[in-house]
Amino acid sequence: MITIALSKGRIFEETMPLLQAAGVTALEDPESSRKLILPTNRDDVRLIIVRASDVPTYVQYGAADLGVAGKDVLNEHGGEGLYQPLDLNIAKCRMMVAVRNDFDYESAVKQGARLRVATKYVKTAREHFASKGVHVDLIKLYGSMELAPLVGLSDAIVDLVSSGATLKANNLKAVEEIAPISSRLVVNQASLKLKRATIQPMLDAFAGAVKS
Ligand SMILES: Nc1ncnc2c1ncn2[C@@H]1O[C@H](COP(=O)(O)OP(=O)(O)OP(=O)(O)O)[C@@H](O)[C@H]1O
Ligand SMILES: O=P(O)(O)OC[C@H]1O[C@H](OP(=O)(O)OP(=O)(O)O)[C@H](O)[C@@H]1O
Repeated sequence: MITIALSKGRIFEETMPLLQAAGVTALEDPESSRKLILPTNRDDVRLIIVRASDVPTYVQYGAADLGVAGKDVLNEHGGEGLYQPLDLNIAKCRMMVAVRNDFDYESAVKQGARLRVATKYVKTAREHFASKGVHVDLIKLYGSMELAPLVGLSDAIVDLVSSGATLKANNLKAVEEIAPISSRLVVNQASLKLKRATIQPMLDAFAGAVKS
């Protein structure tokens, strides 16, 4: 049995065409089903539905053989025990620093003042500001980061930006790009060795179906 960990929403939707290329079709839709283990058309393949940030953990411990996770999530996890053979080029966005429209980020950084930064991506933010030599106080949040500068919780946020609509709607502006983000296929290292005969053809089919 091959177990594939996916999160609901954009990752599930954008992974489906790639799975189809590997001959795997989900028999139920996670948006309408309450099941967390979804059967597929293949007796030897099942899907498990987990939080996006939990995908690397399931694969690391071998509870799933394969998974799809954003580079944002993989950087926070650290990637331990994971083989990352393929950038799937899906769920594309950018990790950015953003501030209120009326906040002068350049001068704040130049003055060397400590910057209060709210984010779900604490490790990414810490690494980014350390590499720039900017002192920061990091405030861990689990969502709705855009609110933090509006109510005085932080000076800046580190968050994902795609269309920019969420920043615009909240009178924020992006001031720095930290990294381009897309999702990767992750594979448990032991699974790859023990189940290579089944997994390798799936990896090849995924690779052939990835759009540049
Ligand atoms: N606006 C976006 N446009 C494109 N890709 C995005 C966007 N937001 C997030 N992503 C990517 O999609 C992945 C999954 O995002 P999703 O919104 O489904 O989960 P989440 O709510 O961030 O995670 P969790 O449920 O663990 O808190 C993210 O890890 C990121 O790589
Ligand atoms: O630049 P935009 O296109 O506005 O996208 C950016 C938003 O998308 C992500 O949130 P979330 O996963 O909640 O987005 P969703 O509402 O699309 O699910 C991210 O945390 C931003 O809030």
